[in-house]
Amino acid sequence: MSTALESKRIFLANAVENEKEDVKKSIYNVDNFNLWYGNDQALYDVKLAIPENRVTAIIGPSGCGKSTFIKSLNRMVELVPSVNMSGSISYAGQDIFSPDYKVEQLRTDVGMVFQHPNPFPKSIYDNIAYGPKIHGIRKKKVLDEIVENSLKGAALWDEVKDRLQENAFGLSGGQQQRLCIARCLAIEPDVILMDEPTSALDPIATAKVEELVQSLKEDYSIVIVTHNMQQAARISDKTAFFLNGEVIEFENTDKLFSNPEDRRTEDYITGRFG
Ligand SMILES: Nc1ncnc2c1ncn2[C@@H]1O[C@H](COP(=O)(O)OP(=O)(O)OP(=O)(O)O)[C@@H](O)[C@H]1O
Repeated sequence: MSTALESKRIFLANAVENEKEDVKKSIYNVDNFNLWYGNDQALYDVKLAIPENRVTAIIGPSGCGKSTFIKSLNRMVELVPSVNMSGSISYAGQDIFSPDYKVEQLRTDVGMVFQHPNPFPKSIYDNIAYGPKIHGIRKKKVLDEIVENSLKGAALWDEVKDRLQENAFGLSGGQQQRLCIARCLAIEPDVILMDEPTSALDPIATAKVEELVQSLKEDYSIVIVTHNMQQAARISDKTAFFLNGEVIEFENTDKLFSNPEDRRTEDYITGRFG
């Protein structure tokens, strides 16, 4: 076989292998997903494969559908009565909108952290133990372990271990956000959705959450909506750029920020609009 033919064969074989890897490692597959609030369409033909154990960032200007998209991944968007959807979102190989799909399971597998920290008006300990208790865990020793491991997982244990019975509202904003992440970890999710989790935090608290996100991806798949492009570039592996409800580009983060394919992505990341 000629050298050129041989290289082409190897190239094609690698491409097939890479494609298989991509399919195998996607935790979510979103296909031709459309969403309307009443008559207003907010998402258009969204197609994305969200990789497992990676950080996927969703960026784009205000109103482009980032929050709508992330809330579709755990079906929270259905809480808005006027919502209609078409297309499919499969999670771990199952269509989450199929009539026999159990949304309760999705809520256990997929945790969510919001823009503003929202601890319960309870002690630090009870904030974490709440979810496991709802899932029927009663033994104090087991709950103690979950609380400790979750707080360690969220890099908060050392700061709060001597004040677990104090009210969570006494924590700083950044600590409260890490508490919310710990609360998420306590129900042992596979995926953590984060909707602008650092936008209400100062730079030091933001840096801690970013560091935490990086360490969590070893065990969790993370999808993070962010307005902050530097943040997306720092912490994510893949980035999706949304504009007017469409995915304009979905790429490895390095590539999207250094060599975007689409002119609109380039205009956005270089600050020409947004
Ligand atoms: N509950 C709702 N009812 C009606 N329309 C809504 C609702 N929530 C969002 N929308 C509309 O859907 C579109 C997308 O909004 P969405 O909040 O998803 O955008 P976003 O990119 O997250 O914006 P931002 O960055 O400002 O948070 C907007 O036009 C918005 O007005």
